[in-house]
Amino acid sequence: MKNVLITGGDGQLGSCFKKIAQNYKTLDCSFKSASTLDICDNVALKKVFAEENFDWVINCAAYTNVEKAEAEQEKAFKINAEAVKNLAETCRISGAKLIHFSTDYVFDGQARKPYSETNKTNPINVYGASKLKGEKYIEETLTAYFIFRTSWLYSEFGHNFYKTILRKIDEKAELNITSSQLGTPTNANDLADFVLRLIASEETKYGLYHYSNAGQGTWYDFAKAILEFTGNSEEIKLQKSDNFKTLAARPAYSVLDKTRCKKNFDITIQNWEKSLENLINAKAS
Ligand SMILES: NC(=O)C1=CN([C@@H]2O[C@H](COP(=O)(O)OP(=O)(O)OC[C@H]3O[C@@H](n4cnc5c(N)ncnc54)[C@H](OP(=O)(O)O)[C@@H]3O)[C@@H](O)[C@H]2O)C=CC1
Ligand SMILES: Cc1cn([C@H]2C[C@H](O)[C@@H](COP(=O)(O)OP(=O)(O)O[C@H]3O[C@@H](C)C(=O)[C@@H](O)[C@H]3O)O2)c(=O)[nH]c1=O
Repeated sequence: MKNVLITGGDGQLGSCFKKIAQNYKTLDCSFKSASTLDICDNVALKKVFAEENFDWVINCAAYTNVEKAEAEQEKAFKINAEAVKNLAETCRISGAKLIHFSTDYVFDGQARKPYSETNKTNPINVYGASKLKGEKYIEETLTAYFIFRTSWLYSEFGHNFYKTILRKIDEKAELNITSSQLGTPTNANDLADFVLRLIASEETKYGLYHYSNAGQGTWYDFAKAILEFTGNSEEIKLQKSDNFKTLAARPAYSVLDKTRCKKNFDITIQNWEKSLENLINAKAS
């Protein structure tokens, strides 16, 4: 049995881990929410590690509001960088291996081919900058870690673009969706399953990796696919909007190159549209 601590357990990705961990009988997962373990509270962190020996820590705790981060820079860096540094340090002292998630928003979006792990980072918003700093702290502190940069996570849990569109469909609202960002929607359930499989197989090819679903699309394409797979294309009006106003700048291009992940872990990655269709069909059945 391996002991696994999962922080941010009530968030979107944490909830996917909670659902999928039931399929992994060799993993004993202990879920902590923001209220049961604040990762900024070093005393609380030390207490949890003193009570139990963890083989792995999966950090799903994060500040993820891209818009609000522009005004709450200090808070974003506290959670996404300084707390991550302390968490990494606590892992180092206790001998636990750390799994952490970062984002496609560490890039500036000027590329025109998928970003690999060795491409230059240059975040253009506060959230991306805070996540990049968190990555750096882990790399400086630990050798036994995995950082997975992922993109455009969605699922049946928490707040995400997919659920926003479902809500707007319910309200029969007109959709005006930007087509000025190209990236890859990623089913958070696929990511959680991939990570638990790695842990269960005692994977040791540590380091920084890119993981998203396969293929690419714009947010407009994502919304269009949601309408199609839920059977709402006729009823709901969808328009491309190239000047959707946001507070935070977002990379115009942020497709991730998954070659390193596929080679090192011998996995096939599902196409984003297929994975979306599966999620919608599973919900309907
Ligand atoms: N969502 C996305 O599209 C993407 C996410 N990522 C990364 O994936 C990871 C998971 O994201 P996701 O699940 O979608 O995000 P969520 O915002 O859904 O979940 C984050 C969780 O962390 C909790 N949290 C916030 N502050 C603290 C704290 N100080 N201590 C403990 N818990 C805290 C939040 O609680 P509360 O809600 O109460 O604040 C929330 O439950 C993050 O690292 C994120 O940066 C990467 C790329 C894309
Ligand atoms: C709701 C809505 C959004 N948009 C635009 C705004 C934005 O450019 C894009 C996506 O909007 P959202 O605010 O849902 O997504 P955003 O907060 O940009 O999502 C990001 O979250 C962080 C946590 C990540 O790490 C990223 O990978 C990415 O998933 O769609 C529209 O054009 N129309 C709409 O009705």
